[in-house]
Amino acid sequence: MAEQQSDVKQQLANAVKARKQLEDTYESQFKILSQFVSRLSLACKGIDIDLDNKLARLRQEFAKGTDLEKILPLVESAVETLKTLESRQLSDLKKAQSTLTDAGKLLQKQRGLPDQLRRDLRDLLSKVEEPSATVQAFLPHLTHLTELYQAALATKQQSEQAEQGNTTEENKYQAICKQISVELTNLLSELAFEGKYGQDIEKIRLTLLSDVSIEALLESCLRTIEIIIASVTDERQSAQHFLLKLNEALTGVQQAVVSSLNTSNNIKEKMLLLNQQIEQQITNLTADTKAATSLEQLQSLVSTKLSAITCSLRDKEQLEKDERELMLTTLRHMESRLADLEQEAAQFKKRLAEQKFRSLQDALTELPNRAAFDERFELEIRRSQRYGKPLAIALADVDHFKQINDNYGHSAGDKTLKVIAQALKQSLRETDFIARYGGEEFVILFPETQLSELKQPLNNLRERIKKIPFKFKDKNVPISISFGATEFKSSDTNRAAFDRADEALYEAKRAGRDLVVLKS
Ligand SMILES: Nc1nc2c(ncn2[C@@H]2O[C@H](COP(=O)(O)OP(=O)(O)OP(=O)(O)O)[C@@H](O)[C@H]2O)c(=O)[nH]1
Repeated sequence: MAEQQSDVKQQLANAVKARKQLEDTYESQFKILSQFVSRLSLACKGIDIDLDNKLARLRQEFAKGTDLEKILPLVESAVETLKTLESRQLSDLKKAQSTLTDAGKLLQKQRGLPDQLRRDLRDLLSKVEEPSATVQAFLPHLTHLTELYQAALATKQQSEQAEQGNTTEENKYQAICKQISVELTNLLSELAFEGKYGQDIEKIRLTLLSDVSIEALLESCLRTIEIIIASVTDERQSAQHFLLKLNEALTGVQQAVVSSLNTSNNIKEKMLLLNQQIEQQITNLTADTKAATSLEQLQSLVSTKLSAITCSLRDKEQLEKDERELMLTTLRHMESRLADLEQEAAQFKKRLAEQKFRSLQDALTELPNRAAFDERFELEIRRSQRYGKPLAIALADVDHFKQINDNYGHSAGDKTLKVIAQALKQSLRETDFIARYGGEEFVILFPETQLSELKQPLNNLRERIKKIPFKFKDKNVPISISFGATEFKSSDTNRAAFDRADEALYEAKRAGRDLVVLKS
């Protein structure tokens, strides 16, 4: 019995031990499960708030070591939530796939993508179309697509910047064209040709007044060069013509002198012969009279000899007359040739003088032009420096002149310039100097004048222009003019003084136009 008892005891101890081992194993497995669930729940955290809460509760219960039976409902509830999440994820997956595909295809449609970018995009799209288990699987694709978008955007920006660069280039280009067109217009105003070239020049000038294309500008430049060359050739021909005439006249005179000399020598020889003949006749007469024996013989001898001598004397007289006439004809001929030549030379001189004058005169307004102004400005500066007298300079610019051209045509604009030029000129003193500087801009030099003395006269000029009753297309058009003026300083260069007057003019324009601004 005792043996039996000890056996049972042993079995019990074994059973307890086995149970203990079982419990330990269960406990450790529960611990592992609890840790796993806790880690898994933490890993899932953030996907869904409801799931997060449920998993948090599960973690707590596991941590507390709550019985599995109590935990099971919590697990089931979490499983439900997971199921909902799974179906949501599935739809998200499809959505992500289609969104990525759409975004990729949209990018494919963009023009101007680099070839490599296009190839990468194609690869990416084929990967996106492959079935995927999770939304996360699309993350690398999404990153890749974002990179491709960035690259495409950078390419686009670069091309836009290049385009902007092109526009600034274009603007610069247009500004240069405008400048060339203004310079060419100024040059044309100095080329005051009449006749055949006059019309051509006017045509070019009118072309330049509108917004010219580069082709038209080039054509105008070429045509101007052609006209200059043709007129230089004409001038050379006219100078050659004059020299040829001179040569011709001189040859004529020389020939006349030679022929008159020859004739005169001829006459002299004839005269010598005649003289000898007369002398001989007188000698013969003397000898014959001595030899005469009767009065009748003497009478008939003398009468025959005298008539021969008279005849010779008449011949001599005729010869002398001929000689005088010949001389006179030659002289007259020479005189007329020289008179022709003189006339030709006078015309040639006049043309040269005119050309010199024209090259300093603006054809439209007949005022001195820019070249004349430059010459005069130099001179007045030297004078003012030599005598220590002040010199003032003013720039005048017609306000909104472009509108006159645009609204009433260029010939109305031209007429306006002519009238304003005349009005300005008439209002100035003899000693003042006005020139058309170009376009609708005039420059005036006021010798022996201080800047402070200019305000009133310039305002008078301004008022006078404003009062001119311009009328275009039956409409009264008020026209005003702005002035900018300064005084030449000893430290100034010509350019500096001019630029200061220009700045003053700019200020007058900015301040509303129809104004006089003085800048010391
Ligand atoms: N009819 C005519 N127009 C000219 C002549 N020379 C220049 N122009 C024109 O004068 C105009 C000058 O215009 P802008 O420089 O814009 O100046 P604006 O319209 O007078 O304006 P503000 O000076 O700012 O008041 C341009 O349209 C030129 O084409 C010319 O000899 N005859």
